[in-house]
Amino acid sequence: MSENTRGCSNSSCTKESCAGCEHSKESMLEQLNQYSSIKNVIGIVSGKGGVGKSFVTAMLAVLLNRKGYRVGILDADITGPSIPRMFGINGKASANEFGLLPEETVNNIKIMSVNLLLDQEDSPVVWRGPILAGTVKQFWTDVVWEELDYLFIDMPPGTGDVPLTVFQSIPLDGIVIVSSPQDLVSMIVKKAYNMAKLMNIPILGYVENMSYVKCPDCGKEIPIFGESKLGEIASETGVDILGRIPIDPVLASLVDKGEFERFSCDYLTGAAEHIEKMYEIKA
Ligand SMILES: Nc1ncnc2c1ncn2[C@@H]1O[C@H](COP(=O)(O)OP(=O)(O)OP(=O)(O)O)[C@@H](O)[C@H]1O
Repeated sequence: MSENTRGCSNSSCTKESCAGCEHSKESMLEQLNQYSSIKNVIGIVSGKGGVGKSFVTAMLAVLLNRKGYRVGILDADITGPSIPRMFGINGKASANEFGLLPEETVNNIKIMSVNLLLDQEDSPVVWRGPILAGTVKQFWTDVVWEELDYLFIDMPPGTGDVPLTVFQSIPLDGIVIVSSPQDLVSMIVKKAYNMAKLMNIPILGYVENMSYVKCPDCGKEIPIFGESKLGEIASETGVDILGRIPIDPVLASLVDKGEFERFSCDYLTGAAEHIEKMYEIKA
């Protein structure tokens, strides 16, 4: 296959596939909007949908915002966007001559999501893969984020075409992999791990969501999805576990009310500190 047909712009590249190729990583990166400057870009990834990726994205964004950093969330989960709802945002994004303007939460976290562009938030996004990926790219190239210390990207679930394009188009400083304790998910965690390795993207750590439920009467922790396998995967892959989150009805209700910023738990305090240290190293 010639370089041109597979879209690699590096003339010295002879590789058959763009996956994991350093040449392609450089050549396929999109330019950030010229009125934006972002110090750290962190992707929140899961091998499959429904494990709480958006939940973890929102929690980390709020924790870093509380530490005084300028934070944004790019909702790249185009077909299942839930970020605006969690923060009670249901207005429409506006635009000016410099690009699309993100909406802001009560505490000034900037948010861009396809739901801010749809006429109705319950309209389905029935788009083909390249359009989905193109929309995510536009959230990077056309949104006026201005100055951010952290941009968290709620990645599309899975390891298919859309997440692959996002990995190749946006210069991620690191990813956090979210999982839940089921066996099936553990196998899928490794898919996410292997994809990040293939793409040479640093893995900051794992977060396990829905780890247990706390009995409201006796406080006992009940592992309703079974015992976690994440410890084994963590030592096998040499990646840290950054935190574990139980199923918490208080958090679920804050999500439903669009008041997620008001949570007061400390399940991911250690994870936020880890990410903050990364920032100190880069600053
Ligand atoms: N630890 C938790 N406690 C209570 N509710 C939770 C928890 N984690 C997730 N939820 C709820 O479960 C639902 C699914 O979570 P979320 O949208 O974050 O999953 P997701 O992995 O982003 O899904 P998808 O990839 O399909 O978009 C949401 O309503 C969320 O509020």
